[in-house]
Amino acid sequence: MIPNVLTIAGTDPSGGAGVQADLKTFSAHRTYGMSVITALVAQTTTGVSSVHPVPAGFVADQLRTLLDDVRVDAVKIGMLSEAEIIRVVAAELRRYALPNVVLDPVMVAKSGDRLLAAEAVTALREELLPHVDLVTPNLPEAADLLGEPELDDTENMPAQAARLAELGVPRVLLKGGHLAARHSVDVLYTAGKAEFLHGRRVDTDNDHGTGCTLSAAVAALRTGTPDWSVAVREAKDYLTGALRAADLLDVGHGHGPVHHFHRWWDGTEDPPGLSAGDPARHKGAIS
Ligand SMILES: Nc1ncnc2c1ncn2[C@@H]1O[C@H](COP(=O)(O)OP(=O)(O)OP(=O)(O)O)[C@@H](O)[C@H]1O
Ligand SMILES: Cc1ncc(COP(=O)(O)O)c(N)n1
Repeated sequence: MIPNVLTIAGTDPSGGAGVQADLKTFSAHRTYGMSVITALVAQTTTGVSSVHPVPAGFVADQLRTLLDDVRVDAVKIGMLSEAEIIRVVAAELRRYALPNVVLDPVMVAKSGDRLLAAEAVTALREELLPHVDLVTPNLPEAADLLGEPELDDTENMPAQAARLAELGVPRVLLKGGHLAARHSVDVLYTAGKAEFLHGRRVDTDNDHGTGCTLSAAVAALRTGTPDWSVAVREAKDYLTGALRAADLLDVGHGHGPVHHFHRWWDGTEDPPGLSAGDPARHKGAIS
């Protein structure tokens, strides 16, 4: 049976982050993707111009309408925008006892624009975090959740991940993408044990939505394995591949998207009439 995976997140018209990135990622992993939208965001590769949060009652409506009908095998939660939306999502998660819930605690976009009201961080920490299976903060988000200074080295990441777990979440993937290092190092912390995940750093400006893509991939992959660590490692490999192929895309003038379908479009499963080496597949194919 094909797994059904749900994202609860905000939008990105440029398709690199948020709901759009999540749905591409679910499809790239052969799962059936579904979405509940929490905020409409006017943004592109160069930044966010405005945010239009969906009324919390309507987020609840979307969730109940969907969940009364469809079986959900895994959930990825991204941008929640406001405390009231956080409360509604936490309540529905519990009401429907949703399995395999991954929370990317989106707070600030790479462009520096806020995607979560500052006063909503407490609601995220106290009302949602204890009800998810895995949380995937970057270093600034981890610091905000704990109310401590942001780390600037990898050495202290395991201890910080352990402090996050003490907030009531069983697994923490602390992402080190914001460190200026040759390797991109993350830490997965589960049940008192921390493992470092090392990925080669990819030199590209197309890094919009890396966190969205990683958390969506973990949710999708988790439907195929009982082992969270396997799902996380495979998701990171997928993301590194998507970053490595990202420069094939020509989207916008700022931080462009990663290549969610790198394994398909560069592999053997080409659509009829297009060969793997045909540059028309990637740029100017229509003109
Ligand atoms: N240039 C890069 N090369 C390889 N891996 C990267 C690079 N940048 C980020 N990563 C990886 O991408 C994942 C997301 O990390 P990051 O710390 O950027 O999260 P994030 O800030 O939540 O992402 P975003 O907010 O852009 O969605 C992590 O696994 C990180 O190690
Ligand atoms: C709807 C939405 N969710 C998440 C992000 C974070 O991604 P990034 O930090 O790469 O801007 C975003 N920009 N938009």
